[in-house]
Amino acid sequence: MKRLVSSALRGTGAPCPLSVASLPRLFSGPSVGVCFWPRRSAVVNDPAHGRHWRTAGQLWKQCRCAVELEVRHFSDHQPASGTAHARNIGVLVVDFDNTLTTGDTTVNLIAAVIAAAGQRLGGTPEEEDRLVQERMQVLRGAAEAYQAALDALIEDLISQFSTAKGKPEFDMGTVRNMCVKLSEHDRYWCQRTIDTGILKGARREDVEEAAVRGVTLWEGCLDVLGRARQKGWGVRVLSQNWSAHLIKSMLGDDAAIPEGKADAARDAILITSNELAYESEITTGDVTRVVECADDKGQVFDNMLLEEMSREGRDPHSLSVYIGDGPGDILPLLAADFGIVFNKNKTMGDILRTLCIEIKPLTEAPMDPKLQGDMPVLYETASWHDISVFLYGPGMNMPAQEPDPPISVPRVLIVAGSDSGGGAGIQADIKTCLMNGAFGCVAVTSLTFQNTQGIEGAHNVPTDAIEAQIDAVLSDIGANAVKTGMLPTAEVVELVARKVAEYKIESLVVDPVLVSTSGQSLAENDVGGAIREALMPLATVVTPNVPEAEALLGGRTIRSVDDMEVAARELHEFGPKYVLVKGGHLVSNAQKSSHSGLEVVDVLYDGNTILHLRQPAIMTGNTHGTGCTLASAIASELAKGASPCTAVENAKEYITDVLKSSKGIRTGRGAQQPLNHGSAIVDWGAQVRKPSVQLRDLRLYAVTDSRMNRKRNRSMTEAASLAISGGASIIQLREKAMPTQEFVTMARDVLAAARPRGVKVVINDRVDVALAVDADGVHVGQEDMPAADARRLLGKGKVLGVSAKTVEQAVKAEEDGADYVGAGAVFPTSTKESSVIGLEGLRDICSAVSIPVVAIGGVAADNALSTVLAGCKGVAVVSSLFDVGDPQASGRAILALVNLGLEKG
Ligand SMILES: Cc1ncc(COP(=O)(O)OP(=O)(O)O)c(N)n1
Ligand SMILES: Cc1ncsc1CCOP(=O)(O)O
Repeated sequence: MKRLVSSALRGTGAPCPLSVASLPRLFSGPSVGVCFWPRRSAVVNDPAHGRHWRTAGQLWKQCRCAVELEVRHFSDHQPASGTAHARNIGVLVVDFDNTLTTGDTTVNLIAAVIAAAGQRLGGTPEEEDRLVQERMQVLRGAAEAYQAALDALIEDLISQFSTAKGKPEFDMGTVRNMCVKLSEHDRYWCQRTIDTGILKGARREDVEEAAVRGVTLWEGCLDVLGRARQKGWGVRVLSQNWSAHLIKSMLGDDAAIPEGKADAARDAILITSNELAYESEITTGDVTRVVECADDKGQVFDNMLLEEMSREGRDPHSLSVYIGDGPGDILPLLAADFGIVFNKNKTMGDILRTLCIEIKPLTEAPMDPKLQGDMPVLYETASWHDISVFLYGPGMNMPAQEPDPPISVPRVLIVAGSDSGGGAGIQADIKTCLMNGAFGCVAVTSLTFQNTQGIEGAHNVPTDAIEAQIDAVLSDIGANAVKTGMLPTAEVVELVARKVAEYKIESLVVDPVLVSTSGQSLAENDVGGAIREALMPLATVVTPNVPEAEALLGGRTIRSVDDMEVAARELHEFGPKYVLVKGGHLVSNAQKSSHSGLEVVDVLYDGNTILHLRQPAIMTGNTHGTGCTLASAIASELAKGASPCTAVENAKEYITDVLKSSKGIRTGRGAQQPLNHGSAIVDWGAQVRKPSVQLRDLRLYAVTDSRMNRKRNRSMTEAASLAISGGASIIQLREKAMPTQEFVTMARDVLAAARPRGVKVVINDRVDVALAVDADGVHVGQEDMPAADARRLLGKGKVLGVSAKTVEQAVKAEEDGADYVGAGAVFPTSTKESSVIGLEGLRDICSAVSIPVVAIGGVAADNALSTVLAGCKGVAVVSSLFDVGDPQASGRAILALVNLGLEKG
């Protein structure tokens, strides 16, 4: 990508012709006479009302009146409200990390690159492991050193500037000097990280995937940007992120990375950021630098303003708005007509105060920037809703006046046979689509008469009726992905291929159903050939099991993983993007008698790299429909926008969960017993476990400590919110000495803060408190309420966690109805007196139970990965979250490592 800006002058701190100082308020227009949006209190206390409000009812009426006045005021005088005074925004520029996203993507990005590099550069699984571990160690070291150096620099800058002689006042030179120092720091650390080589060895899609993992966009921000685009404003994202492609993946199709000049397009969100360098589609470890530091941001933003100034047809009264959150945004924040500081943190507050930059609530922003006076003012908010009101006026935000936006649904067209027994075929496909978040449409190819004992017969649907079904669906509803199953004749195969091409279907998953699980043929002899010739060239993923791969390759024998690899390579020659040869049949044929230690290996091949997807075999009789289920789960993921690799991984995770939780389900009398596709929501019996806690819930488990909160001057709700922002998805309130009433009140407060963010809250020891506040569950230790009693009191719908130090305790906990085990202390800890079970003890417990295990005791960023590699599904953390200065950063670092471990495991 071409570098947009030269930062030569900024780097020196020398006065620069395009600096913010020389570009003050480029877009300011004349005053229109209205100063401030009224504060509610100002209107309520207005003596002109001349009334003495005595009752709450009257006060309420007055508040309503104040709000109405405010709304009218907004509507009349908002810069962009469409009234006689309306103005346009020329450019709306937005920072990315922590401004559009709820967290920083850096750790995710690097962790994803490292994990991918492990697979691509590592060789054997051991080498891969070693490479990942080494690089994670480097990352940890670099992250800690970076943060420490930044904290020290900021502390130093603040004390230096605050002790400067004379009365403190705003001075642009001081701002520039500070930015020069911050820029030196950022440049140095950027280079240092690149020099470590940890950014080498990933593909573009690995990087893009980092975007979707763990980090989310703030609610409402895309809506604000979308509306700005509709108005024809220039919308730009200006970011120091290391991958513009990562940003683009998060913002979706409306975003574009400008290849040439930034003023090229006004109908897209243009992203100006850095990019990882690639060679033959693999990252080289270097970064193409565009916006590396605070000075670069200032320079690029100034250029954006100049480009806007020289744009033909622009409204000369249009305004510029910049939204950012950190010290790196100070120059553009000051250069814009309106600088909005989003979600201001303490450091940013300290810096702005030191620089004597006034900061006011966004609700107090005047409609005309000239009314801000001579001294710089920035506006702060922590809500994209407020920004929307600021830009578009409150009328635009009133839900009652907004039509419901259409909700786009990922759609999958399933072309397959019906299984009257409900376990496989179209019936399995539709259930799978639903459970994986997609909407399934169907074209039925055959009505099979089957049950758990086998197939009694089939009535094939005439080809023209299949065609009519496909046309009916694709001409109206459309499909993001098509999944094929039983295609009984070559004629039907060719029809489907024609339709896929005609409707330009983007993702096609071909499950080459030739024989049923019970061994009966489901297709005429020439169907294999037709699939090979007509359908495979169009396929995104083709998913043969071993007998199907043998049949597709003309009757060859596949006996080993090596044979599967050869088969995958040969099948790839027929044209699909990915071949997934499923190895389940090898395990069951070779080792039917053995019940432990077996591994199923599937082979995934994309034409370049062979991947082995390994997992322990699940010994179960309930396997009918697994092939259909896996393929339609892959199609659902592709329909949602996942890459093929991720789609396969997620689909395997789903089928694994389903296989585990379907053990023992019986419908008919035969051997072909079905799956419970909806095991996450439906529990069909004692022997079919429905985990009330999803695995995702346990990855970062925050256990609170009010002593630490007192030390850090945080309320329990504040501490819990910080932990949630750091990625905690479950919080345990652990209070050993708090009076019951206080505990109940505190628990209600935390629940009110956590529930809207999808975070579960469980109570340590106190079943009574949990019941009183309707918490999500309870955690009990070996000396607390016995687990079986706790389960009886709580009922089935609540989470029950039980502590265990030994395999026996863990197994008993599972029998007694625990949803998870908390095993520890795994490492020494000063938070609680506890014997240490070590990673060995943890590993033994993890292999002894089928419920998830979380590691507790001394867990921090430097050992979290090892606990997950020992088999646990998450880490429970006290001091690393609550006894640190920045719980968010600490939480995110730990979570990234847990995610990495879970991916590798
Ligand atoms: C997730 C988790 N695991 C273990 C414990 C320890 O609980 P317990 O044995 O009851 O000890 P105390 O917490 O009561 O000291 C836990 N709290 N959370
Ligand atoms: C509650 C508990 N149970 C076993 S160790 C422990 C304390 C864990 O605290 P930390 O995460 O600070 O080591």
